[in-house]
Amino acid sequence: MSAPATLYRKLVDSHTVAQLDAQNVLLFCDLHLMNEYTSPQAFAGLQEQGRGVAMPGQNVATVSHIIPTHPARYRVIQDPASALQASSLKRHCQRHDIALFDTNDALQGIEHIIAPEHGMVRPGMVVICGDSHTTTYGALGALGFGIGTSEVEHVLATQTLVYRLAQDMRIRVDGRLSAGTTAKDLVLMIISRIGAQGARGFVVEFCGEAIEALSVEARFTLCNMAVEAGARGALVAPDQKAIDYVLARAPDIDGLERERALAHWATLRSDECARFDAEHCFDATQVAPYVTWGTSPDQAVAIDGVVPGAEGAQRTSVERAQRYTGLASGTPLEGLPVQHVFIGSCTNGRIEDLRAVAQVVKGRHVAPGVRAMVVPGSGAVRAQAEAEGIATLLVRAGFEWRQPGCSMCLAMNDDVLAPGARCASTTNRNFEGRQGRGAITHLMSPAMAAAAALTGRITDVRKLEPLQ
Ligand SMILES: CC(C)[C@H](C(=O)O)[C@@H](O)C(=O)O
Ligand code: SF4
Repeated sequence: MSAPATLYRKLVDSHTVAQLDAQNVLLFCDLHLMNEYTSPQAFAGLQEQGRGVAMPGQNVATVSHIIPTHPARYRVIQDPASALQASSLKRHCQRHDIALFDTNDALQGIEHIIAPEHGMVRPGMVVICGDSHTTTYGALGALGFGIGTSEVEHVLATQTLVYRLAQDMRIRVDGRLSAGTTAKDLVLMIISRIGAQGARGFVVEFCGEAIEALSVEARFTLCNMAVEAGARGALVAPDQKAIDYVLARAPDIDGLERERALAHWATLRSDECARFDAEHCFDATQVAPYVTWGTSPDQAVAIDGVVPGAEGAQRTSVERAQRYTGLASGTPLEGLPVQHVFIGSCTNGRIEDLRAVAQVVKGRHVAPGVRAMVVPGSGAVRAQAEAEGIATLLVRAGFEWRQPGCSMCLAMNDDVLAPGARCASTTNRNFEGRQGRGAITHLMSPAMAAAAALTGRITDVRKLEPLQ
């Protein structure tokens, strides 16, 4: 019998083509996703060397980061440099026979939303992309991680990657999240406790009652943000929920193939006595809505908390963050005025997120002076929200209803905030200038962002006055 193994090691071992040395393996990648931002240079490198794409069918591309999100059906990329990125992605995909969700494709969207949505990501896979939030796919028991541009080139040419092994971390979350709290609050709390480098060098497996109780979409949010604690990957062992999610989107898995897949997926869990290099435990019943106050995702507190004091080892970074966000030690987060609200991104731009927003907004209106924008994660999410009446509800309430894309998550298109503007955002990074030079980002859940839009202040969604 082989030694007990973690799920992570099982995934690595089943994809190892060759052991290069004690630390590195040559890893086979089942699925390689690309965007217009990090792949054109890789294609150019390939072309220079006269190399082709080894397995075009295992590569998929989308235009996501620089795309305009104005409501107009037909989208034209005005910025010349961005237009060139999109057109060169298209040319390379055509040339190498790679599927592309192009600018005006009805199903275009953020890579981390569209790949699972179309059943491309399955338990047991290795999925890579020139984008750090590729950790998202761990929600389905697939090992996802971001790679650099030179690696993108290597993957295109060989469908393999030189991979440095990570260590194993387990994060167990007992109990259940209480009403008004979500996977976003949980992950913000975890990051605030273990730090932005707390999982550096590790692949994190999440387990426990709270994780089992999460929907698959909520697990995407959790695994998406694990990278903000420095994790090199995040995993949740695939259960019936994950399997049902995949089977509903992958009609090609049927008959004998289905039997085979189910048998394989049943093995995708850490063995009973598997050894983890580090472990953490949290209690979901203690999770409150969380909000960031600073310029790193770990600078977060519960909604009834205050901006912490600048002391000890963190002093310089706390002081710097306080200067940037204009918040002194002791300032309560609750009640802080915001001028902008952004709902979207690969963290919280899925249909369940928009349903949560609609539930809070129903019967209410965006506060005067607040600009609130909803950018669905994909064309499919947008269509679904329209079919469910969510779009109409939000527009009537005063929200802007946009076309899909990364948008104000990192402001690489023209959705950019003015200096000094304060934004309640459902995204994953609150770095300086992320949403516009001098703009201030407060990360939170979709329900909390909705509440901020309605009151014009950072608000505990659990305390919103009931409607008469
Ligand atoms: C542009 C891309 C390389 C980047 C990433 O790797 O994550 C972006 O998606 C982000 O969220 O900051
Ligand atoms: S939505 Fe934001 S975090 Fe996600 S891929 Fe786009 S820019 Fe990166």
